[in-house]
Amino acid sequence: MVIVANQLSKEYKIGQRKSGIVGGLQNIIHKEYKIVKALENISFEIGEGELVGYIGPNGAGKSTTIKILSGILTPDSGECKVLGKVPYKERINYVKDIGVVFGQRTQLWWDLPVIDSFELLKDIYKIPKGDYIKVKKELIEWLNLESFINTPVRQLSLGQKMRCELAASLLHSPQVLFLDEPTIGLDAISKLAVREFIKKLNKEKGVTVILTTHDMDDIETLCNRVMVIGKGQILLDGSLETLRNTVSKDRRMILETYEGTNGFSINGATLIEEEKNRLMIDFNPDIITPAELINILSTKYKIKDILIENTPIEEIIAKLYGELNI
Ligand SMILES: Nc1ncnc2c1ncn2[C@@H]1O[C@H](COP(=O)(O)OP(=O)(O)OP(=O)(O)O)[C@@H](O)[C@H]1O
Repeated sequence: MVIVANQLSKEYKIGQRKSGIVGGLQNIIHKEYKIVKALENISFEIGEGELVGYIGPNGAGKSTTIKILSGILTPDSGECKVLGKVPYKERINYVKDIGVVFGQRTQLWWDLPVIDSFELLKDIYKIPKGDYIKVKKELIEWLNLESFINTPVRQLSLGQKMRCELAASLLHSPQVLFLDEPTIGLDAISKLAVREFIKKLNKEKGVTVILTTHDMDDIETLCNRVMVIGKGQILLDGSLETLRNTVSKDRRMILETYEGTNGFSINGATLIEEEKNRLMIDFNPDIITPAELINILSTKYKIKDILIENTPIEEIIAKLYGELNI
């Protein structure tokens, strides 16, 4: 196993401030604290070459996990090993093995041209010259950085900056990559470019990736495995299919008709939305097959078009968070 987390726990102690003059004095004399349990005994294992999505609502503990795995934070209890090393105990040695990207922070020098940041990282990571030239060329190509490689980072768009962040985190050819919300705030085209790159990196270089995100399209396009965290605990760990089936086996049919409709009652099928000539229907294939449903509907309506799809992943996740009460 490349990553092993065993019973990791982490609490934060937050100072509570009272307002007003009396409160201000009380703050000095007797400060009160609130304890936030960010992680409670979480355990998981990730094998070589896996691309795992790590999802959960705001404040669930995702970033705290990534910070522990990347050696930035030390857990209060439990242990983890990445590539056989304990991240927070062997930090200097360890950073050479991993790449980290935090979507809302930068590892690039803001005022310098991108290429200068790369050169500095080459020295920091002590990358041999030959390796650096080869890897840099490949990353510039894969991420299409050529046209702005000499531009200062502060002048880049969010999408261009994220592509540079990804390159910067991989110049030393790490075998494990931690991505904390790499598509946050990006436009649709940049998101696609970032996703394509992550996919290629994982497939062609075998890099093991953990990806936290709130964008379910990231998960759907990239991850075979998803871990769901809520209130500091891992609540589900499996394929996207398992996750779908946990919530509901329903599939969705969009039906367009030539003339108006007025509802229906069919066992195993539920009308979700009805507009003039368009019906959105969820159905359980264990109760009624798509062919049976189409058969019944075609006796009721003059059908123009039919589309059958999975329930959108956003809806599945929203339902899942609701059911898990997180
Ligand atoms: N430095 C800190 N000091 C105090 N509390 C913190 C700190 N960092 C995180 N927390 C708290 O710990 C809990 C878990 O936070 P964490 O950032 O790990 O969640 P997350 O799943 O990454 O959330 P998000 O999706 O909003 O980024 C939250 O309640 C958060 O407020």
